[in-house]
Amino acid sequence: MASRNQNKPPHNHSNKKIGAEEFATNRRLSIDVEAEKMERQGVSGRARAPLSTVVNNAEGTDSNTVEFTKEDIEALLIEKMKKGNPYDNKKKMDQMVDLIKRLKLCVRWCVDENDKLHSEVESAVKKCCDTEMEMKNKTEELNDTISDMRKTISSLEEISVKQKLEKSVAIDDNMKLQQCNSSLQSDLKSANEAYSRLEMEKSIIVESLNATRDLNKELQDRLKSLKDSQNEATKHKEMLANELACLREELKKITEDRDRIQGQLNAVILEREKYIKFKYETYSKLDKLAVKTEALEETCSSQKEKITILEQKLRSEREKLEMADLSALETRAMFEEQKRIIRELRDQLADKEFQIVEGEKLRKKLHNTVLELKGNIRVFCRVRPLLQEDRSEKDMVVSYPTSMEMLGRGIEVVQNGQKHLFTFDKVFNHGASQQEVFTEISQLVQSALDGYKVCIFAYGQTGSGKTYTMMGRPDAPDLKGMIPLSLEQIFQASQSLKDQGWNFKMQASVLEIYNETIKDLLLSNRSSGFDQTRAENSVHGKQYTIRHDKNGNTHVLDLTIVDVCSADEISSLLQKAAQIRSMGRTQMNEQSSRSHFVVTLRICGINENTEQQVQGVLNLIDLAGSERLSRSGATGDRLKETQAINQSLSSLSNVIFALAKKEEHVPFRDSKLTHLLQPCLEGDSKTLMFVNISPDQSSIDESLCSLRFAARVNAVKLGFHGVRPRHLHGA
Ligand SMILES: Nc1ncnc2c1ncn2[C@@H]1O[C@H](COP(=O)(O)OP(=O)(O)OP(=O)(O)O)[C@@H](O)[C@H]1O
Repeated sequence: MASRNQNKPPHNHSNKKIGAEEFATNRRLSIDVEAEKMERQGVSGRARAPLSTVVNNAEGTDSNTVEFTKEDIEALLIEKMKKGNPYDNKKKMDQMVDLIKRLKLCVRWCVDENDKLHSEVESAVKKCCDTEMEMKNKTEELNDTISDMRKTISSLEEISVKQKLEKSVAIDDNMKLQQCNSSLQSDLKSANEAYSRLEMEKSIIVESLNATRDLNKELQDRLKSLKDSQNEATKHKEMLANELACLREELKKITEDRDRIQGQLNAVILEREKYIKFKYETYSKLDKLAVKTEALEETCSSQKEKITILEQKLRSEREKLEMADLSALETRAMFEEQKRIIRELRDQLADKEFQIVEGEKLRKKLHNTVLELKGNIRVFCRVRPLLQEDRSEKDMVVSYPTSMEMLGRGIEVVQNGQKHLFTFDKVFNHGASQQEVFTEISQLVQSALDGYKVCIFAYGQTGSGKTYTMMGRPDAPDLKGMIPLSLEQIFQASQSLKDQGWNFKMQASVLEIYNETIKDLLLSNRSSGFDQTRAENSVHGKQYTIRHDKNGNTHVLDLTIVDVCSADEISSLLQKAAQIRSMGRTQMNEQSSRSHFVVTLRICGINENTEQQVQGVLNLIDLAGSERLSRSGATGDRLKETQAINQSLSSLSNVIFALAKKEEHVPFRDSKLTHLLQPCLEGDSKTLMFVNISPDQSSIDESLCSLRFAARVNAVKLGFHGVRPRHLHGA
């Protein structure tokens, strides 16, 4: 509507400028019309004088008072000269002058009237323009107001719609707003009507404008008040919502409190019931207690006396405590003194430890000297006791001289009534225990830890006790032989040397030489098991090559070498190896060993403190039994075995005697055994040979053979030329 009104072309009346002449004509006409009206009504507005009179009077009076009508002017213009004497010029002249005067007057009046009309017209035009401008301004103002109102209404409509959707509480207000909106629209309509009426009539427009303004103002006020009331309502609603939330919270708390109180009340009721029950019980107890109380009161009085005594004691104890505090101070002083002494002792201990290290070095040196003095090949003879099957033999053919020089070193064998006396580094009679034997070799074993090559082997006839001496009885742990005992000692000693900064790495290998063939007895540690080991060794007939490097270390190529960290580890390895070892049955010994059994332990030691390094080797060998072919009764494979064994043993003796004679060529390579033991038999080593003897009559020939061989070996001094142990650094 607003836009339609705004676009509406301005009313013709408002913008139409009336011309001055048209206005004057209209004005005069309107005057004439009014005059005619008045004449018809018989009302004379102004006294009209005859024109002649008017003219006459006009000469001496104010011409402004003279008024002319249309008829007057027309009459004046058509007035003719009065007929009279044509020669009376004077009269004519007077008539003429009079006419001219009247004409002049008329003209003057007309001019004045014209001016008046002009000024009136101008002022009317000006007034009209002003009114028109004012109207225009007011109309624009009204248009703006209407458009504002319309905008306000549309925004109100939007707000109303929003509020309608969002706030159910404001629905009533929205309804009112909508009603208001519709009333506003009707008002607007009426305003529009008024506006159109204003266009029709200016006076009505002004009134309508005022009325519309008032209405507008009123509407704005109402709108404002509506907005305010709406805001207030919103605030009030929010306030109410907050209050509601608070009230809900309070209600929740109150409900919780009520529940809690209810719970407490229930608990109290239960408690009360219990209490009542308890009360009755207590009453009965109370009666009992009353009796007890009397007794206790009596006790109490006696206790009070005791307390008095105890208090006296406490006082005396306190005095003692004070004394003790004093003595504690003294003790502290003593403690400080003791600490100082401990520090001094620690320093001394460090000195002593240093001395121990030095002493250990000296011990090794002296120990080596002692062993060297004893000879680098030493021979111990061990006689086994008579066995069950030997009991038929009448007497033992072995005896031991008891003279001072021979005690523990001599052995006497009687053959055909003839006595044969032998002396060795040590002779163990048939009653000697494993431990006694080991005590004698333990120093030699220790040399391996000191960095020497040590070789201990048992030589003797089949069934003379070699395996017993070297391995012991597998079924009796307290009868361990030299091999397990030596290995245990090595591990124990290496552990105790840790305090001095030594760390040892041990590697073990176990092999057997059977029919001049090396067999790896730890192959099961690499392959899947025992059977496979035997199978691999025998079926494939694997050939192991023996090599000696320039440092005198022996390497059997491709032989299994196992890192060992404890005696338990190596004993389990030994058990496995012993099971795999080739066993043969001969007439001489049911469990005869038909192979040389070689256990090698490589020892590598490093001292963190002194940076010393040692590399020792311990070879422990259970040789196959020597036997005469005629006595063994072996045939076929067994005969071949016996020949091979005897061959290797005789090679061993040949090597030892060649070394003794310092021959240029030493036949180490004649057998696998001598080839393997080459570094241990040459200068840089310590060798111990057990010669095992059977004490029975039937073995006398073999025993004598063994003893003779051992005696010759004992006479040999291998490489005793001050050979030093293999200390890689230091020492
Ligand atoms: N010092 C000893 N004390 C008790 N019994 C012993 C002693 N020495 C050997 N024996 C017993 O004598 C028997 C034969 O010993 P052993 O098997 O050690 O002989 P061997 O020399 O190793 O024989 P082979 O060369 O045929 O293997 C075994 O029953 C063993 O227990």
